[in-house]
Formats: sequence, structure tokens, C-alpha cells
Amino acid sequence: MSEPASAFAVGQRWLSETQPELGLGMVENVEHRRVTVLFPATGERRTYAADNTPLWRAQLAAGELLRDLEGRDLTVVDLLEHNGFVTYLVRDTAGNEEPLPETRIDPTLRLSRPQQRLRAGRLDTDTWFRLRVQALEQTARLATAPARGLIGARISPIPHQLHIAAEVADRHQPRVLLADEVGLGKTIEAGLILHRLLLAGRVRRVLVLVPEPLLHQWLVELLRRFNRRFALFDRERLRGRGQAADAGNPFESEQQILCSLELLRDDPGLAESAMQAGWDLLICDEAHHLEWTPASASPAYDLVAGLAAQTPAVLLLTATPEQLGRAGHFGRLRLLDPERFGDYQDFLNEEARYAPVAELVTRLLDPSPLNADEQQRLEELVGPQDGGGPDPDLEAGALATEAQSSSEEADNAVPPGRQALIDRLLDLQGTGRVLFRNTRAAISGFPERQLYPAALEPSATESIADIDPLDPQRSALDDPDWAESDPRVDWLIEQLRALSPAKALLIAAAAETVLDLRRFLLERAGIHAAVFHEGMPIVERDRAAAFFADPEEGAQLLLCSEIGSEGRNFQFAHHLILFDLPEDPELLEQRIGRLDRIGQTETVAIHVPYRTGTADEVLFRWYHEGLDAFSAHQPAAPAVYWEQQERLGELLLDPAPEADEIAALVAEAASRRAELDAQLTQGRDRLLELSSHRPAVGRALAEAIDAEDRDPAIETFLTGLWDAFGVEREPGPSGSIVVRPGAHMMQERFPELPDEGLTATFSRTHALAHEERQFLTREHPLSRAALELVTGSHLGTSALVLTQDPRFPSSAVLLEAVYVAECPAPPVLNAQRFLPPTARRMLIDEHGQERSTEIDADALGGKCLRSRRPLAKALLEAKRKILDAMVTLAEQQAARETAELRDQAVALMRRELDGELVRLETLAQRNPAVRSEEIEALKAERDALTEALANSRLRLDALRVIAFA
Ligand SMILES: Nc1ncnc2c1ncn2[C@@H]1O[C@H](COP(=O)(O)OP(=O)(O)OP(=O)(O)O)[C@@H](O)[C@H]1O
Repeated sequence: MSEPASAFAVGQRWLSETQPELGLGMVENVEHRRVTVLFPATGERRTYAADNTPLWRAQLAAGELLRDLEGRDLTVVDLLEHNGFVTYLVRDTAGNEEPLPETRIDPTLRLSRPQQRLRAGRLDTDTWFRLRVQALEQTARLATAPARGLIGARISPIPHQLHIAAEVADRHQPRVLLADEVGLGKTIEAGLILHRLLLAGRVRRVLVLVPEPLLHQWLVELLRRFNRRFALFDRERLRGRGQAADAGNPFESEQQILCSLELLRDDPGLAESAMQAGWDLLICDEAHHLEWTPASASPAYDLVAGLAAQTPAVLLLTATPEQLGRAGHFGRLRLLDPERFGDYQDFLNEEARYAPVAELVTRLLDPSPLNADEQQRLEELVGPQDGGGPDPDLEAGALATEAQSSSEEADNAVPPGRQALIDRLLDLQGTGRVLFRNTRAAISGFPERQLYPAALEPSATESIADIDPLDPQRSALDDPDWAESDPRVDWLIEQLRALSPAKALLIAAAAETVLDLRRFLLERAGIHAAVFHEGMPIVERDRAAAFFADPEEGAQLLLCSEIGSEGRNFQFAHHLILFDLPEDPELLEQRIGRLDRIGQTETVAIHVPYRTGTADEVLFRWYHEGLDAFSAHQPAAPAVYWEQQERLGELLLDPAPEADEIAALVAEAASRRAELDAQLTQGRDRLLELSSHRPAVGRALAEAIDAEDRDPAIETFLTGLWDAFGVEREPGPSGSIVVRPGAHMMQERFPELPDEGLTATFSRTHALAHEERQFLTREHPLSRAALELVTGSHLGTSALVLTQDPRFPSSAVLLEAVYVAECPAPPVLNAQRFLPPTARRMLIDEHGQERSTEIDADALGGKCLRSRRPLAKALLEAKRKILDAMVTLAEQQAARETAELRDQAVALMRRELDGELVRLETLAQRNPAVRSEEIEALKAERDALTEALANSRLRLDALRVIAFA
């Protein structure tokens, strides 16, 4: 950036390249090769060495708008330059023309436009121009890709999760219960929803509430999988808070906070602060801890209810919607929508009506035509009395035809018309809109489970009457040396030796059992086990989990009390030892779910030792022969438990239970499970399963992510940008790339690049296998910052190349004008859905013809004249008039296209939003899960978008002159 001192004259207007926010400066003084510039807009005065200023000359062309010091809006008609000083001929709004010296231009004028830079000879290299075009194209794709917000997560694209994430994130202020069965990826789904919402700018302030033992796992998952650095609010961080009275509300100091649920529950002052801080999104994990019955609510429930009531978007996560019975489940739905779920009895009655709907949906999934009776029932449910919806498939006539048609077109796929009917039925009925529950049964690819029972003779010294599997501490408390006589301990030692070096997770109900076992194992067999129980500080628990996870140096065995059975990821191990059994089948499923989860690569071996003739055996048989709970997840098991709880409890406490009684209970459990299974398959759960997983949608998103992964565009852009910027890069281990700040970078720092550099990969497979590497997609913070670095600056906005081409005579010029579609609207409207920030490249020749369709602009290279300043200046000077005219032509073309663009965007928006509005209004008449605010919000959104889109335009972003020699 150098200008000779003679280029400056007092009164001239210049702009700072590095600090455009200073506004339009005016030269005050030029002496001794120093130039002093006053920036009247900010009152600042700067002195520069004249041959090294960051300044560029601000000059306007005919047709451009400016404002004078009196605030009048004027149009430049012509300009006159004398001794380096410009006087403009301007026209006011009444059509009067007058001269205006450049000193009288309003200093707040923003002149970063490419034509001014070009005219002032502020050129960038051709490389930067090309990087800019790439950056614009990538930015547009970031906003419009169907899988946007889902691409950058370090996850395998699993269709059911992607469907839920897109469906939920695209709703206006989503409020849902994510209730997939254990280990199917609720955390991942919540993370994906969060990621998509954050990237679209639709939420900023986020509070994640999780049980204390899961804080670190969440923190790590958010960072590692979603590149989100949440502030951790635990007891330690907030300890000193009381003393610092003026410290303010701690929840206002951060935008994204991960907080322990117990911490807020136990500290009303803190809970109040959290409440006052205001959030866009609340995520609450393990929501079954929020106990509710029609008679009372737990403090944790009340806390979350308060937060949920004033937070627009809420995600509740639980693997156990039935835990604590139907009431608890209803209580959680109530947190999401207290109006819709106002009365528990109504809710129960409504549930009874699902079976016929589920039956019809199942029939529609079957390719054979419906019979007359089925058709009539279908019409009763979605039929003509709806007054016709937005979807013509659902009109009465089409309904009959569609339902009659058999699916000859595809083997497994449901024909689109039938799918529309199914979607409609799912929409109309039940809790499908607020509740997502994927089951293992509906999703393939889960590992098998294999049971290894071990029937052990109780030792002679062990009193059978004392053995109570539900109260294992009793034996421990009565007899501190219980393990000496417990046959399970010897069995365990043998088992571990046989399994070695395979890792095993042992879960027992009580921390005492775990601690005693550790001692015995060490003393008797020299086995060092890691332990994990509620008495340990969280940090130590995390350390124990990490010690167990370490593939080389880690422990073979982790001894866990029941708390280890919730939320933790231990799927790298394949052996689970259930030292005792919990009474509640939900807890058993939680335990097995630590290993039987996504990412488990082998059959899960479940080892269950039990002492014959004791309550151990009763419980084992009830689970095994009655519920078949070890071989697979049994959705009906909790209901059977609720029915048999009392009898089971009595039998377990009975020191000498009758064999007949045990057999009868077990047999009844088996038949009840079968009956309930059949009901669930037909009724509510079938509907839920279908609405929770729409395979075609999920698959399409997975394929879109796949296509993104294969597209090298972001890699090309980033590597090109690093090279141009001066960032160093070299190949790293196994296909990775090592990137670090270079010694001579264009600026001191490259955004989001740490001083020590980073190891990264562009491959999802590598990223999943090497979590220590950054996974660079277009959505990675570094990529987004890099795109912004280019698009948010003037870099590459004006370039000049000299080339030869037989199609053009010597001294001809072409002007490449790059426009970007822009809609000034608040991010929450997500206007880019309808008007993406697409780059439009025009190629104007000297005759005013737009030739981008016949000439490939990318192929037009040449010698970049940035460093050939005198030549560039002379060339631009000689072509100034024609170039100005070409810009004007490009602007006119852009104006014409702007009108088209607006019309298209508005039409698209109306089609989508009006359609959705009709659908919601029709639905609302039948399904109270559709909230009235949702409809009102949609109308308001449509109106705001209509207004915003009317102001959209194509903005000139960059210019490149191609001069022919
Ligand atoms: N798409 C995915 N890609 C890679 N790993 C995944 C994916 N989905 C889930 N996982 C892994 O599978 C395990 C289970 O996922 P997650 O913790 O989200 O399940 P969950 O339903 O919340 O489990 P829980 O019921 O135990 O709380 C985790 O280790 C998670 O990292």
C-alpha cells in the first residue's frame, strides 16, 4: 500500500482500508512525506508516512448516490478533477444540478464498493479474486444445502437421527421430547438440532441442564462432535459467587452454558438467576428425573417448568418415557405444552383411540389395496370433511384412488400418494408432533446380545435368608467380609481370567458392593479394577472412565454402581457383568445400554451370576424366562413390572418361596409381555415409531451429507486461502494435514487457528477414527471464519489481469462483475431459505453484451497486474469511461434480475408457508398438539418475510477487469 506524497492534496477524501469504520477521511496536511487525515465522522486524526498508508482514494462515478453535509441525497452527474481535487456535478431529488466540492461529502459515506477500489487503482491479485468467488459460492451452499447444520458434526450420518434433527430444527420454536430407546443417539440428535439452529443464527443463548455425573461427558461431546465450547457451570465455578456481590448474574456472562441440574435445584438464588438470564433454547437431559404426579411435582420439575415456560425452544431427553408410569410421561409432555397436556385423564382417554389409526397406517404400508370398510374408516379420519387440505392427494376422490392403488412402482418404497396419507394420519393423531421415540426394532444394525448365566451354589456359610438381591448392602453391612463366602466373587475372578484381556464392565446396585469387590479382587487375585460410584468426585469418575477406556494401559475391569448405568458411553467394551439385578426393567435396560449402543461392534455378552435357590434366582428367572429381557430390549417390560411389582417383591422377600408360585409369576410375565407387545405394535407405539422415523427423509439427508463429503470444494478453498494468507501446511499422519501459523502471514493471526497449529482431516471416516483431529467441513468454525475473512473484507473485490485470447482484439476489455443476492432480514427469519446468498457472475464486453453463458470466466486467466502499478494505472485510466459504462450496464442487468429474484423468492416463500399454514390450521381442528401460537407465529413470519424479501437485491461484490493484449 504505497502512494507517493504527490498523490495527496489538502481537501481530498480518502478511506482507510484497514479501518473503514473511521468513515470518509479528509486530507488536512501534507508535508515532509507525511500526510495527516481527519476522519470527521469519528473525530479522529491520523498521520501516515505518505508512501506507506492504508488509504485509498474515495471517488464516485456518474450515477452514484451520495449525501452532502446538509443531509441532502444527491446523484453524481459528472465530475471535474483539478490539481488532484474533485468537484462533482450533482443532481438533487428535485432535478436541480449544482457543483459540489468533495470536501462537502457526508463523512459517514460508506465507500467500500468494488468500482471505487478499482477506479482508485486498489487492486487485489487474481488469486484473491478467485478465492473470493469460491468463498461466495461456499457461503451460499452453507446456507442452502439440505443437510445444512448437519454436515459439520463428527458423526456417522444415521438416517433416523438426521430425520429428527432436520424435522425438529426446522420448526418454529421447537419443543419436543427426544425419547429414543437407550443408546440410539438422543444426545447426538439434540446436538444436531442445536448445531443446525446455531448455524442458522436462530438461537444464540442456550442452556443445557444435565445430571451432575454427565456434565463432563456432555462438555466433551459438544466440543468433540459439534465444535461447541460450552461454559461449564458446576459447583466449583460458582463457589466464589456469593462473595462477589457485584459480579452480576453469572448466567449473563456466557451465551452457551452447560449446567448441573442438581446445582440449580439446590440453590434457589442461582435458579432465579438462570431464570432471569433468558434463553433461546433449553436442553434438559435425563428428563425422567423430573418427577411429576397429578398430586405433586418434584423441585427439579418445578425448576425446569419455570425455565421451559419462558424459553421458546425446549428439548427434553429421556430414554424412559414410561418410567414412573404414564403420569411421569404425561408430566414431561406437560413441560413442553401445558395447554395441550392439561388434563391427565383426557390424555389417557385419547391414547386409547390410537389403535384403529395405527391399524390403518399399517394397512397403507402394505401394498395391497384397501377394502371398502378400510377406505371408509380412512375417509372418516382424514377425509373430505376436512374441506380439502393443501395436498391434492388428500382430496376425497384422490383419496380413494390413492388408497386403492397398489404399490407396483417400487419394491419396498411406499408410493408418494400413500406416503402423504400416512403422513397425514400420523400428523393428525397423538403425540407424534412432540414426541420422538426410535426403537431398536425399527432401526437395523444393532449388535446381538448373548446371555451367559452362571448358576452358583450358595456357600454353606451364606445364609440364604439373608440374600436379597434388591438390598445388597444388607449383607455387606452385616458382614463386612461377605465376599469371602459369596460364590459370585470366585466366579468373577475366574471369569475375568478367562476373558482377559477383553474389557468388562461390572454393574452392581450399591457403591459399597463395588468398593468391597475392588478390595477383594486386589487382595485375592491381584486384579486392579477401576471404580465408579456416586461417592467419588465427578472429576475422579471421569478419570476412572478414561482409565477403563484406555485401550493399551487401561484397566480390564470397571466396577460401577448404579449411577454408572446412566448416560455413559462404554461401547468399546463387549462384556457386561451384572453382579446383581435391579428390580426395575428400565434400570436393567439402562445397564445393558451402556454397551449395547451405537458404535458397538460386537455381540454384547451379558454375564449374570445368580445363587440357586435364592431370591437371586427368582429375579433372574423373572427377567429371563418371563420378560426375555436379556436377549433384546423389551418395550412391554415396564408395564409388566408395574402390574407384578407387588407380587414380585413379596416373592423376593420370602425366604422359602413356593416353586409353583415362582413358576406362575414367570409364566404370567411371559404371557402379559406377549399380549402387551401385540398391543404396542398395533397402537400408540407403532404410530410413534412411524412418525419418529421417516426413512426416506433420513436417507435423503444421509445421501446429501455423503455428497458433501465427496465434494472437494472446501478443501480447495481452504488450502488456496492458507497459501495466499501465508499459513503453513504439510501432510500429517495417515492422510491428515498439519496447519500452523506461518512466519510471514498477511495478518498476525488466521482466525480460529491456534498458535500451536492443528492437525486436521477432510475425511469423515478419519475424523471418526481420530477424534484428536479437527474435522474440516464447510461448517467447521475455522472454515466459517475463513469464509467470513474473505467475504467480510475487501479482499479480492477488484482485480485486473492482462491476457491474450484469439476471440478478443488487442486492447479490448471484459468486465467480470460478481453479484451476491442479499436480503437484509433478522437471522431468526432465516430468509436465506428462500433467497440464498447466491453469487451471480456476469461477463460484460465493451458492447454491453452479457457473455457469461458462452465464455467460462474461470478459464480466463492471465498476468495479474497488481504489482505492475504504473501499467495498471495507465490501463485503467485509458479505459475508465468504458469501464464505468460497463459497470452501469451490469448494474442495470442486476436490477432487472433483482426484480425476478424477489418475485421468485416471494412465490417460493408463499407456496411453502401458505401450504404449511393450511396444513397446520386443518390439523389444529383435529390434533390439539398443534399450538395456536405456532399458527400465529407462522403468519407473522410470513408477513415479515414478505416485507424483507421485497428489500432484497443483487449487490455488486467484486469486479475483475480482463484486458487483452
Ligand atoms: N451418528 C452417530 N455417529 C457416531 N456415533 C454415534 C452416533 N450416534 C450415536 N453415537 C454414539 O452412540 C452412543 C449413544 O449415543 P447417545 O449418547 O447420543 O445416545 P443416548 O440415546 O443419549 O443414550 P442414553 O440413553 O444412554 O442417554 C454414544 O457413544 C454416541 O457418541
